[in-house]
Amino acid sequence: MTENTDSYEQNRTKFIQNALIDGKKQNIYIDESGIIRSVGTDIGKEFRSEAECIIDASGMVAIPGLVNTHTHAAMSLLRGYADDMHLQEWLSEKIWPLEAHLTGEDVYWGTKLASLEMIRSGTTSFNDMYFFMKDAARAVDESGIRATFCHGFIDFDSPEKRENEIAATKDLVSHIKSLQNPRLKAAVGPHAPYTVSREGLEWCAEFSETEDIMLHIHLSETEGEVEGCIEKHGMRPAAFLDSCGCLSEHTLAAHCCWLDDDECRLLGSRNVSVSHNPSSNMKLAVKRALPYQALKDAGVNITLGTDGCSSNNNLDMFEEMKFAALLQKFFWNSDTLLPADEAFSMATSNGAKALGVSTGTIQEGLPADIVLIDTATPSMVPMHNCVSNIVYSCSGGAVDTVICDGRILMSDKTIPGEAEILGKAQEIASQLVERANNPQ
Ligand SMILES: C[C@H]1O[C@@H](n2cnc3c(N)ncnc32)[C@H](O)[C@@H]1O
Ligand SMILES: [Zn+2]
Repeated sequence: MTENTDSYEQNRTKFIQNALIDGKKQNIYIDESGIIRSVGTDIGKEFRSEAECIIDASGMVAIPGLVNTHTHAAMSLLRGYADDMHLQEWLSEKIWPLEAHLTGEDVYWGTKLASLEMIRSGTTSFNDMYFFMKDAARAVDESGIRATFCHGFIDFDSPEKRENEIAATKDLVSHIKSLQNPRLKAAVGPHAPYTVSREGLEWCAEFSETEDIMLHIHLSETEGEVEGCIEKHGMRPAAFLDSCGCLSEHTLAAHCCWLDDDECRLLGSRNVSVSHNPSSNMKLAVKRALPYQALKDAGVNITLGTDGCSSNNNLDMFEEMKFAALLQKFFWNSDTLLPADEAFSMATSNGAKALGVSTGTIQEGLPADIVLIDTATPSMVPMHNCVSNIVYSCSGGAVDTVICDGRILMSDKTIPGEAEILGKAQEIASQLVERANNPQ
């Protein structure tokens, strides 16, 4: 319950009282610049009387905002458009032909819808790869959450396409940097080793290095991709990427289902972060799960992502934590693999580290990205183990309040402007499919 109705604004000091953190009732004081100034059981009167807004979190658990490290946000418009297909046919026969008709306005509204869904389910940061990304950035800025944007770089060995992709990437990166908004970051996004030429990959690696930005790529999602890479380049995909300079501490590799042990060690030695996308991998039946134990043994930072809405089909990171823990146990036939606390770290601190954002924990001096989960809901009762309930039993629907960068984005499960976004996204999605079916 929030006492002050004007609390959606930033620049108002906030006092969150009686939130459950690590099993104890604690208070959090957020200053006017959105930074957590104090957190603990004993902070009280002086901060409470100073605060312009009091948030009563009695009966709520406070967790850091969740971090989705791999998605294509505007694909929310394609939710349910093409299901139950083989991956390559799904991409080349349904998704890419529809995407050829996308406009900046589509991406804007698709990203508004995705941001809304992420806020509702407790995500405050995401890593996005798509097209018309200036429009995506505008949508995210308005939504109040954080994101890293890259243009999906696809040149298919064509020098002309490569020049276009280089120009689009440079344009996006300079645009995002010029906004100087700490919530919005730029990245370079070579789509995958099978859609980008060696020259394109080398350019992306160098650009990520000189601009000091993340390199976001799909890696070894399918077995066919690995075979194709060996045939074309005489190397497995990770070795090929390494030979192009694409593996470094800037790199975030999504999927990584078909890595062998040597590739896991290579990623570890290059300080690469990976994004596990269990829902998408199961839905598209990629036939192998991310080699979690081998990556962990190699010291790789393992994070969690939903992938796009047309292979998931939602953006709920609570579901994703559960699927990660279940898929690993099932596929590798190990009931102790990926316990709940590790799934929770993947979705919070590990994700924040990969995206280079200083959130992911509720800690003094860090930006306030805080999610309050209502415990007065059946799936949170009883509370033998809070992290277990968060990972295995509740879902994004239990989220009551979301704060990002010190600003309240959802309170009492209410997000201002939600109805307009839902209506407009439905309209825009229908028009997109109509255009694709009846090209001029
Ligand atoms: C950025 C590009 O990535 C595509 N895309 C979306 N999901 C996947 C996936 N699971 N594997 C490969 N590419 C994907 C988008 O459809 C877009 O074309
Ligand atoms: Zn993807």
